Amino acid sequence: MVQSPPISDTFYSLVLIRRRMNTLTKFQDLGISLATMKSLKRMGFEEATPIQAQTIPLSLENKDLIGQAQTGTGKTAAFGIPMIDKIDNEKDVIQGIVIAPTRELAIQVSEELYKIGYGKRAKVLAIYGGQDINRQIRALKNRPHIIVGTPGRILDHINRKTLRLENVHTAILDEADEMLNMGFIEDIEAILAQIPEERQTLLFSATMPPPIQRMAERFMKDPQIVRVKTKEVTVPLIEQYYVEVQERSKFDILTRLLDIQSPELAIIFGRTKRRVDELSEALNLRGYNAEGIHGDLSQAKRISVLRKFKEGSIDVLVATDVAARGLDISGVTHVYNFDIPQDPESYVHRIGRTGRAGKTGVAMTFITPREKSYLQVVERTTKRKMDRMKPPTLDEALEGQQKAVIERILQSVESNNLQYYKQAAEELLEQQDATIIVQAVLKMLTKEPDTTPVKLTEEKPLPAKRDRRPDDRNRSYSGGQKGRQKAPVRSRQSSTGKRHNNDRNRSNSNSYR
Ligand SMILES: Nc1ncnc2c1ncn2[C@@H]1O[C@H](COP(=O)(O)OP(=O)(O)OP(=O)(O)O)[C@@H](O)[C@H]1O
Ligand SMILES: [Mg+2]
Repeated sequence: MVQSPPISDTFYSLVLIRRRMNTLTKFQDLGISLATMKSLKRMGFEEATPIQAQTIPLSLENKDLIGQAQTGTGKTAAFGIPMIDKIDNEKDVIQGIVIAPTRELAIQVSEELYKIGYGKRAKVLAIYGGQDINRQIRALKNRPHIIVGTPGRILDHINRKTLRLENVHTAILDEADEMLNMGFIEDIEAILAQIPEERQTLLFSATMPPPIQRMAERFMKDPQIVRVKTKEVTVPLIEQYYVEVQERSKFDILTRLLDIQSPELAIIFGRTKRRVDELSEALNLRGYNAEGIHGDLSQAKRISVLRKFKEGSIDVLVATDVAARGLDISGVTHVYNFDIPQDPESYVHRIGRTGRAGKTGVAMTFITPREKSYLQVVERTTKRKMDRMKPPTLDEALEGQQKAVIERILQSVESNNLQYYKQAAEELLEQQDATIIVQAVLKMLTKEPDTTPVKLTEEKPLPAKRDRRPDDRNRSYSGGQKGRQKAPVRSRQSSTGKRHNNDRNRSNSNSYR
């Protein structure tokens, strides 16, 4: 290879931008059928994202593929479009299967595939644990073309002989590394053994730690590796900060940050299920509208929590890594890593819940003094430094809340439909000085920092990280330490508190100004 002369970073980014602009790819240039084009148009997809542009033509040629691209860049459609396009809808047999690590992801992927398959009238069915199996058996009798499922439930159906995969030509492993982490490798092997060998196998993720390569060797034929070359593993539109905190002050700092940053929708990651339960309960106690999601909740509960979050009737979702993998919820503005994740891949996936499909986002990571080595590991992986943010003070939190209230008042002034309140306002102004009245209104509307005591069991810091170098110099990031810590099993659902009225539930209402 010819050694190219060193070029400056700015020049390099310019080249990248130009290249990206030149490669804006229209879907019709990728060899997709008119029927599928119709669906894409209906979905509002105009141009293919880079991972779609690069993998769809290969996939249409039936090549086995490993696709890696940043979070939120459209990997689902990258595998979904060609799979759907190859469906023969005259044949009422299962022709494509997607295996995903969690129920929520299976549902989400099946919904996206359903939309892509609209033009072709492809029938898509999600099958996952926790849902009544008889209902699924009846749905399977309806002869879907594509199945999206979690490994355990797919195997269950295979063993019951309610699912036959002998006509499948495309098998997709979404979030394969997570399925490895969760110990699904044997299940996946057993499922793939039921699918004809001439099949096409595709594997997609935002991160590709080394064990994935081994998995690929085992299940795939001469796979083409498509990595969307970007300077960074994480999406540049996500601002990344870290805050140094003591374990015991984490919760107060979190609530201050929430008050200052007023996220529209936020996801807070905790390390264990117990942590998620305690955090969501504590947040509700302090007047935030939060709910938790993790693997011990019933499937119906998990789906209802996610639905509420998507609709905005709760604005803080507290989650474990697994529960949030791959989830595509538009409008998540902030991600808080209450506990730093154990491996750098998790960090990438966690913060990737924001900054999706070209939007911006903010990621905040709490680091306790003994976990500082993890910060470096993450930064080395993402090839990006996080900015340090000082823990905000109570006064700053109050100021943040006041600003938010002033913003709301100004919006209300602009909305210009205040006629009904005019007389009362004039009467009030006769009785009192205008400044005092505004002060009172501000005080009533401002959610003053709440110090209601809460109970949070302290997490032990992660074991000091050995300074591991990437074992493969060509890799764009280092392999993470695998094997997730098993969380203590406890299933307690958090209460569904609405955001409390500002003046109630406050223990220190007189301690300011
Ligand atoms: N070509 C496109 N044009 C516009 N929007 C798109 C396009 N492709 C995908 N999207 C939208 O972008 C969002 C993110 O897509 P998707 O969930 O597939 O990301 P992902 O790469 O799988 O992310 P993750 O690594 O987190 O799983 C979705 O809402 C999807 O509908
Ligand atoms: Mg995905």
